[in-house]
Formats: sequence, structure tokens, C-alpha cells
Amino acid sequence: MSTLVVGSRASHLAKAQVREFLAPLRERFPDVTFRQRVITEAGDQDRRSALKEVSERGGGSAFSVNQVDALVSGEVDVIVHSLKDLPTANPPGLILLPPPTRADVHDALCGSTLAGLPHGGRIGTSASRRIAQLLHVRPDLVPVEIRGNVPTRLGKLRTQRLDAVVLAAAGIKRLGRGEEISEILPIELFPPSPGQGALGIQIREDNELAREILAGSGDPVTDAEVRAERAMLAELHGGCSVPVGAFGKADGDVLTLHGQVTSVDGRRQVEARLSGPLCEPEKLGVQVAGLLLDQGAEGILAEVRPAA
Ligand SMILES: NCc1[nH]cc(CCC(=O)O)c1CC(=O)O
Repeated sequence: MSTLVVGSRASHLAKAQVREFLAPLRERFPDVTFRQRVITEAGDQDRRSALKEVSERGGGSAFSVNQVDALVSGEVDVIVHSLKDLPTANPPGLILLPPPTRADVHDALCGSTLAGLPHGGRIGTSASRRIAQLLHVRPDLVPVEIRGNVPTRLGKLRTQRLDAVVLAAAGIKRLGRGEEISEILPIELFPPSPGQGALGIQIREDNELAREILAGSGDPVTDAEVRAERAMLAELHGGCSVPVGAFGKADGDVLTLHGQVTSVDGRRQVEARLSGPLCEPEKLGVQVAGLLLDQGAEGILAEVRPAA
């Protein structure tokens, strides 16, 4: 009898994602024992020390370095990440499997609808993309930096007297709190973070057992959509905290990718949209990035990049 150890971060969302990932697998492989293991990250504890540690280690995410170490050392066989939190550069020896069908890709407003927000309304979010997109359509709004996991951020609606908070619909729904969503933001104006709503299933390349058990766990359509989004982000040299929105959508064997880059003050925005064959998602991502760069995306992104 074989055992597969599945790691994730400690948050309720991370654990919910592991349960969602494992449910169909437990049914398909009744003889396999699936064990869950929690791996804490510096980013889950103290953001400042986390950022310092990450910069000292030469990149990577404050929310994925320990997970990756656990995978490399063999402590776990699989890590279930939120794909959008994963850097586009894959560590050597590790691979991302095609993700399962993704959950709701939209951003959501909790506390108020967009039209219902008062002039100068206080909106909780610390994501530069969300700040930029909101200010682009409502320059009067006042972004308020909030941190922490999803339940903490929902709680800040009241404790920080905010008019609304913006969060990924996927996370809110996975935590069973979908009824707290006031408005699903329109995807044309608010394309999400590349990979939003999808799981990032990471394994060691040489782990035959994991490869065998997880071979059928992915959805090829979701895979193509997120590949295009992430290829676009990589081409823009963006990380997880840049004001870049991307939405890839398949229709039959045609994939359409919408890319958007917005200055954090919301004043400048460039957009591009292209369709291509579903079987060449990375090519489409690079092409859309090229169109964004032609329109000056680099100048917008240079403002948010830390000085080298
Ligand atoms: N950066 C935090 C994070 N990472 C994944 C999710 C939600 C699930 C998802 O987007 O896939 C969230 C919270 C949020 O952005 O509201």
C-alpha cells in the first residue's frame, strides 16, 4: 500500500484547497493513503522578516520557499499551492502538474457594491493590481492596506471601518463564505492575477509515484488558460505583486487572452487581447505581453519594481 504526503500552508484556505484536491483522488485510489502535512512560511508569521529572508535567498516567494524545501528534501510528495502565489520561474528539479478545473477567477467586493460605495470610500486591499484597477474606474476611492489571510481581511471590514474589501472570489467561496460577497467585479475591467482561482500542484520531477497517482488530476483547459496568463506575466518580468491582470479563456480549441497593466495611481492603463490555438498557450502569452510592452507597459511596471 502506498502513501502520498501532501503539503500546504497552514491557512484555512490552504487546507480547504488540499481537501478539494484530494477528494476525487481518495475516491479514485482507495488503496492509497493520503496524508496532509502543514508547512509554515515566514510570510505567514511576519511579513518584514519574510521579505528580508526571501531577498537574501535570491528570489522566490515568502509564501512558498519552505514548501519547496519540503518537496526537495522528500518530506512531502506534493504541494498544493494557490497558483497565483507561485513565482513564474520553477525551481530546478520541480514541476507543476496541470491544475484541476479552476474555481471562480473573479475578484469580489465585500461590504458594498462598486456603485454603492460613497465618494472617497475606504477600500481594503494591499494588492497593487487591485488598487490600480479600482482607482482607474473610481479615482475618488481611498485604498487602505490590509494584510493577513482571507478571514482576517474580511474581519477588517468592521474593525478598520472600511466600506469594502476586495478579495478573490475563489478564496471566499472555498472558505464557505460566498454569501458575504456584495459584488463580483466585472472581468473586463478587473482581470485577475495570473493563475487566480487555480491550484498550483507541484511535485519533484523524479517522483514516479506522485506522477502516476496524479496523472489524471488536471484539467487541460484550465492548464492552457493559466499557462497563457503566467507566460504573459513572465514575459513582463512580473512577480506576484505587480499591477498586472490577465484572463485566459478557452472556447473550444481557441484560447483568448486579455492582458492589462495599470499604474498604481490608476491614471495609465494599457490593454491587449489576442486569440490563438489552445495548444500554444505560452506563445499567446508572449504575444499579448509584446503588445502590452509596445504600448508602454515597461514604463508603468518600472514604477513598482524595487530599485535594483
Ligand atoms: N495572495 C493571497 C491569496 N492567494 C490565493 C488567494 C485566493 C485564492 C486564489 O486566488 O486562487 C488569496 C487571497 C486573495 O487574493 O484574495
